[in-house]
Amino acid sequence: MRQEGDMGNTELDFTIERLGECHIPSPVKGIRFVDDDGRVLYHSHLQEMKPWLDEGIHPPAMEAAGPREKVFFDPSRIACGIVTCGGICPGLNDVIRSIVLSLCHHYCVQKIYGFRFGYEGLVQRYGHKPLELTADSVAQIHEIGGTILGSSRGPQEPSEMVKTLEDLNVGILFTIGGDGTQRGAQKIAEEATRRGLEISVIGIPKTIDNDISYIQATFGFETAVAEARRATYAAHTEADAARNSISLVKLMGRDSGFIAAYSVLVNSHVNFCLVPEARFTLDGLLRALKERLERRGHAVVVVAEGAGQNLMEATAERDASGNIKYGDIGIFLRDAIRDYFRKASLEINLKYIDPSYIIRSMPANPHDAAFCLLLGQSAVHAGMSGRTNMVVSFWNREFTHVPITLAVSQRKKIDTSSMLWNSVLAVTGQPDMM
Ligand SMILES: Nc1ncnc2c1ncn2[C@@H]1O[C@H](COP(=O)(O)OP(=O)(O)OP(=O)(O)O)[C@@H](O)[C@H]1O
Ligand SMILES: O=P(O)(O)OC[C@H]1O[C@](O)(CO)[C@@H](O)[C@@H]1O
Ligand SMILES: [Mg+2]
Repeated sequence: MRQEGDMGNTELDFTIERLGECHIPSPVKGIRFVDDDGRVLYHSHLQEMKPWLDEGIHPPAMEAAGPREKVFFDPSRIACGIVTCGGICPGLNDVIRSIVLSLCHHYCVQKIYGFRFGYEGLVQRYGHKPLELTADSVAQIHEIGGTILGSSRGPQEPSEMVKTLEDLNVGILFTIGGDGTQRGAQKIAEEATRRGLEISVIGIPKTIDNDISYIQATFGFETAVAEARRATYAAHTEADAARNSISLVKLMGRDSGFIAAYSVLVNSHVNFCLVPEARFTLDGLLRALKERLERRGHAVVVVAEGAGQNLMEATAERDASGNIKYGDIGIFLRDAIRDYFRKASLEINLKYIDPSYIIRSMPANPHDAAFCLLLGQSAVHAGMSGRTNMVVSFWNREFTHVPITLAVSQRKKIDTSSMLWNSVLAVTGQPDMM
């Protein structure tokens, strides 16, 4: 059985780059250290591992995260830096807080810089002075949404960023962000290596869309689904209260419809789930909606922002980071549904709900908060042990290390032949709308 996010690769190289040997005894106390040989299996089913087992070789496995007995950096001699880039996401402040607390309490690092407004904060000519983060200054930040550091999109020169790190004696840079951020992190790591600098770059994958490969779930995703549930609940309540009513909810998900799909599984209120991974025609959707109204009198539609892009005229617009700006499928469908029923002389009650930024700006829920704390600590242990050019991941119920190259190699998407998508179809009862 294939897992969600399993790209079916057979040659997975999870080797993690290291700055050098670790000779310094770790100051972390009262903990069981993780062995450098510790591995977490990539596959979870025996059948998937068979080709390797038959050959008598180890099946693909990720390096286990956690504190090492010997570390690479002398914590008293380095500063550390944290940067957040891209769109905001529940839990960013929790991760910042966890990194700072772990650096302070586990390792007694004295200087921690919080770079302002994404990668701009690493380029001196912008004049964004870094914040000096302490255990006290981050004590309560997990209670608020967004990022206390600020974020941005847009390219910056790796050489300028590395110069700032060098000037500030930063030994470890923590990059909290999505695929773009981690591609940027990779360039920073490569530039540091090119200059012969001992700078470790550790990414903490942030994507509310849950679309990064080799990480089972990203932080903030669970909060997003919990918040999306409020919207689908409202949509259903509204739809149920009037005759011939349709509620349409637009959720985030630029290229991957995980938030939309999971919001369907949370309750059985949704009758149509439209995601980028499953194509549909406008005609097919409208006819199915009409049929549903005739049969049940109301319908709830959830659409991920990247769905149905082929139905609209493509815009050539891109954001500062070069991401294509998609057409607004929510507004497009709202108008198309209204027109269709008007032309058919059928009176409908249409409610449109777009909670996207409300969801994204929420603080993390308790599960995400704990997840962020553990991710942050794993990132710190990885950095102190001199690993670099990697992201921390959660895989097969364990925290792991993944090379950035793999994490950004392809976007994780819903596999429409998977049990997840099959369950969505079963819950909604939606017909094939092609
Ligand atoms: N290929 C790349 N090389 C170097 N830097 C990049 C690259 N792609 C993106 N970046 C930089 O990383 C930062 C964040 O990128 P982007 O705006 O795409 O967000 P992201 O990290 O993908 O998060 P999200 O898309 O989930 O909001 C930006 O400053 C952007 O310029
Ligand atoms: O409006 P912004 O800030 O560009 O961000 C929107 C994008 O960010 C994301 O939430 C990813 O972070 C996408 O789902 C969405 O397309
Ligand atoms: Mg991105």
